This record gives sequence, C-alpha cells and structure tokens, in this order.
Amino acid sequence: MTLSYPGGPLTGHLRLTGSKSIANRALLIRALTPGGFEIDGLAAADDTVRLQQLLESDEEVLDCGPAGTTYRFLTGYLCRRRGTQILTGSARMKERPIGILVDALRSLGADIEYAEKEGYPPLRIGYSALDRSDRVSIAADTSSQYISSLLMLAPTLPTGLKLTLEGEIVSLPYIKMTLALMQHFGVHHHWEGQTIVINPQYYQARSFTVEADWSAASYYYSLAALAESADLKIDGLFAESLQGDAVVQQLYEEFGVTTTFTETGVRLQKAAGTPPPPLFEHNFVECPDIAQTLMGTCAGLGVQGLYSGLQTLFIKETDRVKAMKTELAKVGVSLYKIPPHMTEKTGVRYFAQEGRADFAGGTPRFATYHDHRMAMALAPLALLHPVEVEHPEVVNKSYPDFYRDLQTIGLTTKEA
Ligand SMILES: O=C(O)C1=C[C@@H](OP(=O)(O)O)[C@@H](O)[C@H](O)C1
Ligand SMILES: C=C(OP(=O)(O)O)C(=O)O
Repeated sequence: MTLSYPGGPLTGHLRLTGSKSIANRALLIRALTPGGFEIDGLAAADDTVRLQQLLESDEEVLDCGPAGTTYRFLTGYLCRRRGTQILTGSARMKERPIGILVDALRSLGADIEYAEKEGYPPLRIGYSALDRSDRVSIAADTSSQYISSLLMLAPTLPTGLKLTLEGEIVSLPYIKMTLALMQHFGVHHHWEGQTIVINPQYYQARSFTVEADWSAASYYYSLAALAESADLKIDGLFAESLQGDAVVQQLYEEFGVTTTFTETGVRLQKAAGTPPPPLFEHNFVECPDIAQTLMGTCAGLGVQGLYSGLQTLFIKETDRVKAMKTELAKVGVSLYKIPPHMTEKTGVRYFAQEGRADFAGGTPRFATYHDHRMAMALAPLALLHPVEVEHPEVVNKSYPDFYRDLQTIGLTTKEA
C-alpha cells in the first residue's frame, strides 16, 4: 500500500480504537467472574477477538496466532480449566519465551508440558488445583505479561498468592494496569516490598467500558509532530488513564505537540514554525510499545535519538530494534547500539539514532515483519513523502481501522 499526503495543515476528527491491553484483561477477568458482565467498547483488534473466541472454545488445540498477551494470559487461565489443551501460536510465537511463566506455574503445582521446544510455545496444559504453594518468585526483567497472567488468576487460588518480583521490573505500568482492573472488579491487593499479596477473593461483576488506546494515539502524535501545523481531535482518550503509554502527551511536548482534554477526548495541536529539538532522549522500559513511534518521528524530523530501556523489544512481534534499523536505513537514518565500553559506568544499554529521512532514492518500500507497530510507526513519514508499506494488513493485530482513520485526517492510501 502506498501512503501519501497532499500537503497543508493536518486537521481532522476521529474516534480512536479501544485499548487491546485493557480489553484483554477485562475478557480474562470476566471469564473468572461468576455470572460474567458486559464490556463496552471492546477493541476490534484481532488479538482481542481471538482471546474472546479462545475463552469460549472447547477445542483441544487453541491457536493464539501472533497474540502475545492472549497467549500469556491463557497459559495461566488454562491451568485451572478442566481438560487438557494444547496452546499454540504463530511461528513467531514459538520463538517468544514462556519458560519463566511455566516455571512459576509449575511451582504452584501446574500440569504443563512443552509440546515442542523446552521454554517455548506450544504448551500442553492440563487441569490442576494450583494448591502446592501460596507463594512464588518470578523474574520481572523479561515480560510483565507473565506477572499479569499470575495476578489475574491469584484471587481464585485456594490460598491466594504472594508473588515476589525479582530483578529489574520491565513494563511496570502494565502490572499496575492489571492490579487497577482487578481492583475495579472488587479484588484487593497490597505490596510488601517487591511482593504483591492477593488473598483468595471473588471477582465482582461490574459494568465496564474500555478506554481508547494510547499506544494507537502515539501515531497521531507522530503525524502531528511531522506536520507543518496540526489540529486533530481524537475521541475516547481521557486524562485519567490506566495506560502507561499515555506518557506520549509529555514526550511530544518536546516536539511542539500540545494536548488539551475536551469533553470527548483530546485535541492535539502543533503551531506552524515550531522547531524540532536537536536531541530526543528517553528510557522506554515503562512504555516499550511506543519506542518505534518515536524512532519514526525522530527520523522524519532529523532529530538525534538516544534511547534506553529497549531490552524487551527483541522478543516482541519481531526483533523491533533490528527491524527499525533495517527499515530506517532505507531512508538514510542510522540506528545503532552505543558500544558498551562507552557507557559502562552508567550500567545502561543505549541506542543512538542519527540522520534525517532522505527520499532522494524515491518512494521507500518498508517491510513490516508481521509487526503491526512497524507499519504504524513508519506510516507518519508519508507526511513528508509517499511511502510504501508491505503487508499493510498487519495493523489488524491491534488497530484494524488504522488506514480508514488516516484517510479521515487527509492521508491517501493506494493499494499496491
Ligand atoms: O500486558 C500487556 O497488555 C502488554 C505488556 C507489554 O509487554 P511486556 O510486558 O512483554 O513488555 C506490551 O509490550 C504489550 O504490548 C502489552
Ligand atoms: C507487544 C505487543 O503485543 P503482544 O506482546 O501482546 O503480542 C504489542 O502490541 O506491541
């Protein structure tokens, strides 16, 4: 698909898709709630639709496709569902590690076997009471999804759970999101140092509306930053959010994009003539899903990037740093790891980005690596020059209406 923009101020009004992360938690909690409840604004995201279908399915093989959150949440959930199921996924899912969660569940008494390769999906999961212990320690430095999976299950266990998080905690806002949603459905917790304590409790049925997706909003911030001037209205986003990615509001202030909350959502504005910053520096450990967006923005504006907290990106839908490095190189922008000896004293791994997207070679053709965020993070460059996106349908994973919404604000899409 070729994306382009006729030029001029970027304006428009749209209603943003619901948060996949919140929708998936609401679905899982609903499955654990006696009597269930209604969920409003369920994301149309493929990953959410899939979780909903799999929770209702009594087939022996459950296929999560590329949906990581879906896979990790179901791994915990299925341990306490009657019968034995094979939980599988796409070729990429079979490369995304699951051993940390499996070990934690096994220490509680779970009946889980690796169906192919040790440490990776697919899994054969049988029923167990999960009553061997009331406590478990888990490495928190790889994926918060393992922790969320255990937390949501915790109040339904015979003796509850004391879950100790070991080492650096990545994606902490997603853990807090899980706990906040559990709280909404009547389940209490408390922290004792690095340990989250959850006693046996019942989830309470409550009405629930899914917030719009701040990760998806990041692409509009990027578009606004790349536009000469912008005035966009995006409905469904609110100041009080459970999502860590709401931090895009602050991050894009550096690029001259301001956020005003209205009764129905936000208004993003950028005044003509706002100069970009010379350098953008950020640690993405709490907001990994918007790292690619910022890389795209910096590339378009020729802003130097200094990034840390990218250590979880290599086990997501693709190795995201590697993929961005390859794609940005097509427009002359370099992304590279700062040699460890130069930053040894800080104990932090940094990546640097340099260069301004150069379209002298014509329309770049961006590959998307089965990763929705590759397509969506590179799409805003279309404000500067037409760009071609391979396999544009990858966006369906979290945001099926992405291109329709881009059209609403004046971008043009042409099928290849
Ligand atoms: O719990 C969630 O909804 C998510 C947690 C994050 O994953 P990690 O905890 O693996 O970083 C994030 O990248 C993913 O898109 C959604
Ligand atoms: C990492 C993501 O998803 P998941 O881990 O659920 O596949 C994402 O949506 O960026």
